[in-house]
Amino acid sequence: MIDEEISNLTTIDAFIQRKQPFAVYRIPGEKVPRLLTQAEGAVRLIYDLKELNGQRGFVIAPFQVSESCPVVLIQPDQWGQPLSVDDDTEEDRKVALRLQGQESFLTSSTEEYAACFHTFINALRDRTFDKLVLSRHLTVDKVADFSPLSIFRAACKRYIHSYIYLCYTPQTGIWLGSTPEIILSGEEDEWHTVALAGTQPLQDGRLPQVWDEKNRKEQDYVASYIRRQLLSLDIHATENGPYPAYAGALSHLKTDFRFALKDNKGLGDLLKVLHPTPAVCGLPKEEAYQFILQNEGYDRRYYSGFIGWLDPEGRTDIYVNLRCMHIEDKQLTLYAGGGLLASSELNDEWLETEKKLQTIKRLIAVPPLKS
Ligand SMILES: C=C(O[C@@H]1C=C(C(=O)O)C=C[C@H]1O)C(=O)O
Repeated sequence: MIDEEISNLTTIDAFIQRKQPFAVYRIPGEKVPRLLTQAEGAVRLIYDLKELNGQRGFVIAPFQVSESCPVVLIQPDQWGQPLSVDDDTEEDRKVALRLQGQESFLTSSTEEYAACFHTFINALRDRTFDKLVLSRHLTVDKVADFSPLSIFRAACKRYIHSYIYLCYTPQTGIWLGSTPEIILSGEEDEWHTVALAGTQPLQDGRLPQVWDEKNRKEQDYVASYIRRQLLSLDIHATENGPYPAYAGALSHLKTDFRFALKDNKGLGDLLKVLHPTPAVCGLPKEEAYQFILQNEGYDRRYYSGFIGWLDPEGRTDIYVNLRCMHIEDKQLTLYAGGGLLASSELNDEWLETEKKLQTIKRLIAVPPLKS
């Protein structure tokens, strides 16, 4: 078993060294991750989400499509052996030991965040917007023998309710994430999307049952938006929620939307009307989108885009790319954001992004052993 898993580790590293696109992902509720790779030809680059209509592959879409951040579609020609995530391998233990005590987070600028917060909150208080999502990024030193697959395996074990992925293409670089938010999943005539927003920590490991007005309003904006966008495509969904749902050590309010589609060849059109939802952008949508691009002060790249397997003739499982990191040669970049309303407070919102960043931080920085 150990030999097999170490050879999987070697395979993943070899894909990256050979610049061979791959994705490994674990759907919530499933035990075994799936591995896919494209050995032949280049990945497909897409500049308009509509071009996803009729396509099949592993899609990695940015928050904003541009020349430097296209939508990338891996069209696999090989499917890997299932990767077990049950047991700690010798390799995992070695990696954990090497990471002990590594807590050198480089940038975590409260000042930059505070300046953006004030710009955003002014635009909310003068009612230009009902909701705006403000996010930030954090750069962390990478240890020389950091193993993305070990982090992936640790995420699978820890976050059973989330979608876990690790992927690489030459255009996107390496990304890894653990996200609770479906943007589109389903097959045949059963499709599903969610309105997920509002955040609280779990209480003694349990879902909080009391949610304040700000959290409920924040989530309701997302639910109303999704309802509207689906109706614009003449999609009449049945709804369930809002109810508290698990997301690692956090909980969010969630409403499920389930629906049938007249034609599954139009999944690109559907993704185009949904993305970006007010869970990651704001309202009114177009104005909020432009405001974020102009005022957030950094490029989100693939954070708060979407990611996953798209197949109009089989099963589709696509998630919003949250609680994620971009893995580069020397550094890791982590991302997190939160929805602001006119009533938001700077300190609460900062702490919320800290808690969301912990989802990935706790996988990469093992606390030092007590001596
Ligand atoms: C924007 C993020 O998360 C989103 C924002 C939430 C909120 O504002 O409460 C909750 C869940 C997600 O829809 C993130 O994790 O970075």
